[in-house]
Amino acid sequence: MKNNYEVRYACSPKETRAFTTEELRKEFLIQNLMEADTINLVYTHFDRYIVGGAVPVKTSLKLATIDPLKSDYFLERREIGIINVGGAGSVTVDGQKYDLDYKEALYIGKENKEVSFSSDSADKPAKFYLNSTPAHKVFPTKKISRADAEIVEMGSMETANARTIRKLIVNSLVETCQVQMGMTELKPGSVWNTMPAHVHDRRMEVYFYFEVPEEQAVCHFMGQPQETRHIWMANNEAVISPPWSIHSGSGTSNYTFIWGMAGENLDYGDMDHCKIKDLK
Ligand SMILES: O=C(O)C(=O)C[C@H](O)C(=O)CO
Ligand SMILES: [Zn+2]
Repeated sequence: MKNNYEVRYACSPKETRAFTTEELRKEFLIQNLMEADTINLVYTHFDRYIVGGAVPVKTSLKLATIDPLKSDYFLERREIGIINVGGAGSVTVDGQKYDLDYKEALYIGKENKEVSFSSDSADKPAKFYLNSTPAHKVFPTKKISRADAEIVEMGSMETANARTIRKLIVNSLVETCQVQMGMTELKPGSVWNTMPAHVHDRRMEVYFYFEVPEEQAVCHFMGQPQETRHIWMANNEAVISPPWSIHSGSGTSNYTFIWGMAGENLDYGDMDHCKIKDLK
Protein backbone atom coordinates (compact mmCIF):
# COMPACT_ATOMS: atom_id res chain seq x y z
CA MET A 1 0.00 0.00 0.00
CA LYS A 2 1.37 3.39 -0.98
CA ASN A 3 0.58 7.06 -0.44
CA ASN A 4 2.02 8.79 -3.50
CA TYR A 5 2.34 12.52 -3.57
CA GLU A 6 3.40 15.26 -5.93
CA VAL A 7 4.05 18.93 -5.14
CA ARG A 8 2.86 21.76 -7.40
CA TYR A 9 4.10 25.32 -6.85
CA ALA A 10 1.83 28.32 -7.33
CA CYS A 11 1.97 30.12 -10.72
CA SER A 12 1.37 33.80 -11.42
CA PRO A 13 -0.99 35.10 -14.13
CA LYS A 14 2.02 36.60 -15.93
CA GLU A 15 3.95 33.35 -16.31
CA THR A 16 0.78 31.37 -17.05
CA ARG A 17 0.09 33.62 -20.07
CA ALA A 18 3.26 32.30 -21.74
CA PHE A 19 2.67 28.57 -21.07
CA THR A 20 2.47 26.08 -23.91
CA THR A 21 -0.38 23.55 -23.82
CA GLU A 22 1.99 21.00 -22.27
CA GLU A 23 3.18 23.42 -19.56
CA LEU A 24 -0.39 24.46 -18.76
CA ARG A 25 -1.39 20.80 -18.32
CA LYS A 26 1.71 20.02 -16.22
CA GLU A 27 0.98 22.85 -13.75
CA PHE A 28 -2.81 22.69 -13.44
CA LEU A 29 -4.20 19.35 -14.66
CA ILE A 30 -4.29 16.39 -12.26
CA GLN A 31 -4.54 12.98 -13.96
CA ASN A 32 -4.50 9.41 -12.65
CA LEU A 33 -5.89 10.25 -9.21
CA MET A 34 -8.02 7.11 -8.99
CA GLU A 35 -5.71 4.08 -9.01
CA ALA A 36 -6.56 0.68 -7.49
CA ASP A 37 -5.16 0.05 -3.98
CA THR A 38 -3.36 3.39 -3.93
CA ILE A 39 -3.76 6.82 -2.38
CA ASN A 40 -2.57 9.53 -4.79
CA LEU A 41 -2.16 13.08 -3.50
CA VAL A 42 -1.21 16.42 -5.06
CA TYR A 43 -0.01 19.11 -2.65
CA THR A 44 -0.49 22.51 -4.25
CA HIS A 45 1.03 25.69 -2.85
CA PHE A 46 -2.21 27.51 -3.70
CA ASP A 47 -3.59 27.76 -0.14
CA ARG A 48 -1.66 24.51 0.61
CA TYR A 49 -4.64 22.58 -0.73
CA ILE A 50 -4.22 18.81 -1.08
CA VAL A 51 -6.23 16.98 -3.75
CA GLY A 52 -6.36 13.20 -3.69
CA GLY A 53 -7.95 9.91 -4.62
CA ALA A 54 -8.18 6.66 -2.62
CA VAL A 55 -9.41 3.46 -4.29
CA PRO A 56 -9.39 0.46 -1.92
CA VAL A 57 -9.92 -2.78 -3.86
CA LYS A 58 -8.05 -5.80 -2.42
CA THR A 59 -7.27 -4.14 0.89
CA SER A 60 -8.24 -1.14 2.98
CA LEU A 61 -6.03 1.95 2.64
CA LYS A 62 -4.60 4.07 5.44
CA LEU A 63 -4.17 7.82 5.04
CA ALA A 64 -0.53 8.23 6.08
CA THR A 65 1.20 11.55 6.50
CA ILE A 66 3.46 12.79 3.69
CA ASP A 67 6.85 14.44 3.99
CA PRO A 68 5.80 18.05 3.08
CA LEU A 69 3.50 18.10 6.15
CA LYS A 70 6.33 17.34 8.61
CA SER A 71 3.69 15.90 10.93
CA ASP A 72 3.26 12.66 12.87
CA TYR A 73 -0.08 11.97 11.19
CA PHE A 74 -1.98 13.44 8.23
CA LEU A 75 -4.64 15.39 10.14
CA GLU A 76 -2.34 16.73 12.88
CA ARG A 77 -2.81 20.29 11.54
CA ARG A 78 -5.34 19.63 8.75
CA GLU A 79 -8.98 18.88 8.00
CA ILE A 80 -10.30 16.85 5.08
CA GLY A 81 -13.45 16.60 2.95
CA ILE A 82 -14.23 13.30 1.21
CA ILE A 83 -16.80 12.47 -1.49
CA ASN A 84 -17.35 8.92 -2.76
CA VAL A 85 -17.61 8.76 -6.57
CA GLY A 86 -17.52 4.94 -6.81
CA GLY A 87 -19.25 1.88 -5.28
CA ALA A 88 -20.38 1.72 -1.66
CA GLY A 89 -17.60 1.95 0.90
CA SER A 90 -16.63 3.24 4.30
CA VAL A 91 -14.19 5.54 6.01
CA THR A 92 -13.01 4.67 9.52
CA VAL A 93 -11.93 7.60 11.69
CA ASP A 94 -10.18 6.68 14.96
CA GLY A 95 -12.28 3.50 15.20
CA GLN A 96 -15.63 5.03 14.16
CA LYS A 97 -16.94 3.69 10.81
CA TYR A 98 -18.86 5.95 8.41
CA ASP A 99 -20.59 4.24 5.46
CA LEU A 100 -20.39 6.36 2.33
CA ASP A 101 -22.54 5.58 -0.69
CA TYR A 102 -22.24 7.12 -4.15
CA LYS A 103 -22.05 10.93 -3.95
CA GLU A 104 -22.11 11.02 -0.15
CA ALA A 105 -19.64 13.21 1.72
CA LEU A 106 -17.69 13.12 4.97
CA TYR A 107 -15.93 15.96 6.77
CA ILE A 108 -13.15 14.92 9.16
CA GLY A 109 -11.78 17.50 11.57
CA LYS A 110 -8.24 18.14 12.70
CA GLU A 111 -6.44 15.83 15.17
CA ASN A 112 -8.01 12.54 14.13
CA LYS A 113 -5.05 10.18 14.05
CA GLU A 114 -6.19 7.19 12.01
CA VAL A 115 -8.21 7.42 8.80
CA SER A 116 -8.71 4.39 6.57
CA PHE A 117 -10.75 3.67 3.45
CA SER A 118 -12.56 0.41 2.51
CA SER A 119 -14.82 -0.81 -0.27
CA ASP A 120 -17.87 -2.99 0.37
CA SER A 121 -17.09 -5.03 -2.76
CA ALA A 122 -13.90 -5.46 -4.78
CA ASP A 123 -16.09 -5.84 -7.90
CA LYS A 124 -17.38 -2.28 -7.52
CA PRO A 125 -14.79 -0.46 -5.43
CA ALA A 126 -15.41 2.86 -3.74
CA LYS A 127 -13.52 5.83 -5.19
CA PHE A 128 -12.90 8.45 -2.53
CA TYR A 129 -12.11 11.96 -3.78
CA LEU A 130 -10.19 13.92 -1.12
CA ASN A 131 -9.64 17.65 -0.51
CA SER A 132 -7.59 18.71 2.52
CA THR A 133 -6.57 22.12 3.88
CA PRO A 134 -4.62 23.43 6.87
CA ALA A 135 -6.86 23.80 9.95
CA HIS A 136 -6.50 25.89 13.12
CA LYS A 137 -9.39 24.43 15.13
CA VAL A 138 -10.97 21.04 15.85
CA PHE A 139 -14.48 20.60 14.42
CA PRO A 140 -16.56 17.41 14.71
CA THR A 141 -16.49 14.77 11.99
CA LYS A 142 -19.78 14.76 10.08
CA LYS A 143 -21.34 12.74 7.26
CA ILE A 144 -23.46 14.59 4.69
CA SER A 145 -25.77 12.36 2.67
CA ARG A 146 -27.41 13.40 -0.63
CA ALA A 147 -30.63 14.19 1.23
CA ASP A 148 -28.76 16.64 3.51
CA ALA A 149 -27.37 18.68 0.59
CA GLU A 150 -28.36 22.29 0.05
CA ILE A 151 -29.67 22.43 -3.52
CA VAL A 152 -29.62 25.35 -5.96
CA GLU A 153 -30.95 25.13 -9.52
CA MET A 154 -29.00 27.30 -11.97
CA GLY A 155 -29.03 28.18 -15.69
CA SER A 156 -31.49 27.16 -18.38
CA MET A 157 -31.84 24.74 -21.29
CA GLU A 158 -31.89 27.68 -23.72
CA THR A 159 -28.36 28.71 -22.72
CA ALA A 160 -27.16 25.07 -22.39
CA ASN A 161 -26.19 25.58 -18.71
CA ALA A 162 -29.11 24.04 -16.75
CA ARG A 163 -27.53 22.42 -13.70
CA THR A 164 -28.14 21.43 -10.09
CA ILE A 165 -25.65 22.60 -7.49
CA ARG A 166 -25.52 20.34 -4.40
CA LYS A 167 -23.66 22.03 -1.58
CA LEU A 168 -22.32 19.32 0.75
CA ILE A 169 -19.48 20.59 2.91
CA VAL A 170 -20.51 24.24 3.35
CA ASN A 171 -20.69 26.27 6.55
CA SER A 172 -24.50 26.21 6.74
CA LEU A 173 -24.30 22.39 7.06
CA VAL A 174 -20.88 21.63 8.56
CA GLU A 175 -18.41 23.62 10.63
CA THR A 176 -15.01 23.74 8.90
CA CYS A 177 -11.91 25.91 9.14
CA GLN A 178 -11.50 26.48 5.40
CA VAL A 179 -12.53 23.60 3.19
CA GLN A 180 -15.80 23.78 1.23
CA MET A 181 -17.03 21.11 -1.22
CA GLY A 182 -20.04 20.20 -3.28
CA MET A 183 -21.02 18.94 -6.69
CA THR A 184 -22.73 20.27 -9.78
CA GLU A 185 -24.76 18.00 -12.07
CA LEU A 186 -25.41 19.16 -15.64
CA LYS A 187 -28.85 18.30 -17.00
CA PRO A 188 -28.99 16.25 -20.25
CA GLY A 189 -28.58 18.66 -23.17
CA SER A 190 -26.70 21.21 -21.04
CA VAL A 191 -22.93 21.44 -21.31
CA TRP A 192 -21.76 24.73 -19.74
CA ASN A 193 -20.78 24.94 -16.08
CA THR A 194 -20.08 28.14 -14.19
CA MET A 195 -21.15 30.33 -17.11
CA PRO A 196 -21.41 33.30 -16.62
CA ALA A 197 -17.94 32.76 -15.14
CA HIS A 198 -16.51 34.29 -11.98
CA VAL A 199 -13.29 34.72 -10.01
CA HIS A 200 -12.77 34.99 -6.25
CA ASP A 201 -9.33 36.28 -5.41
CA ARG A 202 -10.09 35.30 -1.80
CA ARG A 203 -10.25 31.57 -2.54
CA MET A 204 -8.57 29.06 -4.82
CA GLU A 205 -10.68 26.23 -6.22
CA VAL A 206 -10.25 22.71 -7.65
CA TYR A 207 -12.68 20.99 -10.03
CA PHE A 208 -12.90 17.18 -10.40
CA TYR A 209 -14.88 16.07 -13.48
CA PHE A 210 -16.72 12.72 -13.40
CA GLU A 211 -19.75 11.07 -15.02
CA VAL A 212 -18.14 12.13 -18.32
CA PRO A 213 -19.36 9.44 -20.76
CA GLU A 214 -16.89 7.24 -22.70
CA GLU A 215 -15.48 9.01 -25.77
CA GLN A 216 -16.63 12.42 -24.47
CA ALA A 217 -14.58 15.19 -22.84
CA VAL A 218 -14.86 18.51 -21.03
CA CYS A 219 -13.02 21.62 -22.19
CA HIS A 220 -12.12 23.52 -19.00
CA PHE A 221 -11.55 27.27 -19.20
CA MET A 222 -9.09 29.04 -16.92
CA GLY A 223 -7.04 32.24 -16.77
CA GLN A 224 -7.84 35.85 -16.02
CA PRO A 225 -11.15 36.84 -17.61
CA GLN A 226 -9.40 38.88 -20.31
CA GLU A 227 -6.71 36.23 -20.97
CA THR A 228 -8.35 32.81 -20.96
CA ARG A 229 -6.82 29.41 -21.74
CA HIS A 230 -8.37 25.97 -22.05
CA ILE A 231 -7.49 22.44 -20.93
CA TRP A 232 -9.20 19.37 -22.43
CA MET A 233 -10.11 16.98 -19.64
CA ALA A 234 -11.21 13.34 -19.38
CA ASN A 235 -13.37 11.51 -16.84
CA ASN A 236 -11.98 11.44 -13.26
CA GLU A 237 -9.47 14.25 -13.81
CA ALA A 238 -9.06 17.35 -11.64
CA VAL A 239 -7.83 20.86 -12.41
CA ILE A 240 -6.39 23.51 -10.09
CA SER A 241 -7.95 26.96 -10.36
CA PRO A 242 -5.74 29.73 -8.94
CA PRO A 243 -7.56 32.53 -7.05
CA TRP A 244 -7.02 34.87 -10.02
CA SER A 245 -8.56 32.48 -12.54
CA ILE A 246 -12.01 31.78 -13.90
CA HIS A 247 -13.08 28.12 -13.68
CA SER A 248 -15.70 27.14 -16.18
CA GLY A 249 -16.18 24.30 -18.62
CA SER A 250 -18.09 23.11 -21.62
CA GLY A 251 -18.55 19.41 -22.36
CA THR A 252 -19.26 17.40 -25.48
CA SER A 253 -22.10 15.94 -23.35
CA ASN A 254 -23.49 16.59 -19.90
CA TYR A 255 -21.36 15.52 -16.90
CA THR A 256 -20.91 16.13 -13.15
CA PHE A 257 -18.08 17.77 -11.26
CA ILE A 258 -16.99 18.28 -7.68
CA TRP A 259 -15.85 21.74 -6.67
CA GLY A 260 -13.72 22.30 -3.60
CA MET A 261 -12.15 25.48 -2.34
CA ALA A 262 -10.30 27.22 0.48
CA GLY A 263 -8.78 30.54 1.39
CA GLU A 264 -9.79 33.77 3.04
CA ASN A 265 -13.45 33.06 3.80
CA LEU A 266 -16.22 30.43 3.87
CA ASP A 267 -18.68 32.47 1.86
CA TYR A 268 -19.80 30.41 -1.17
CA GLY A 269 -21.59 33.44 -2.64
CA ASP A 270 -18.50 35.68 -2.54
CA MET A 271 -17.76 35.79 -6.28
CA ASP A 272 -16.81 38.52 -8.73
CA HIS A 273 -18.91 37.75 -11.80
CA CYS A 274 -17.57 38.30 -15.32
CA LYS A 275 -19.89 39.42 -18.07
CA ILE A 276 -19.90 36.87 -20.90
CA LYS A 277 -19.31 39.59 -23.49
CA ASP A 278 -16.18 40.78 -21.62
CA LEU A 279 -14.40 37.38 -21.69
CA LYS A 280 -11.38 37.18 -23.98
O1 LIG B 1 -21.87 25.36 -11.99
C1 LIG B 1 -21.50 26.28 -11.24
O2 LIG B 1 -21.81 27.47 -11.38
C2 LIG B 1 -20.66 25.90 -10.09
O3 LIG B 1 -20.66 24.77 -9.67
C3 LIG B 1 -19.80 26.94 -9.48
C4 LIG B 1 -18.89 26.41 -8.38
O4 LIG B 1 -19.64 25.90 -7.37
C5 LIG B 1 -17.97 27.51 -7.94
O5 LIG B 1 -17.21 27.98 -8.73
C6 LIG B 1 -18.03 27.98 -6.55
O6 LIG B 1 -17.13 29.04 -6.35
ZN1 LIG C 1 -15.78 29.53 -8.01
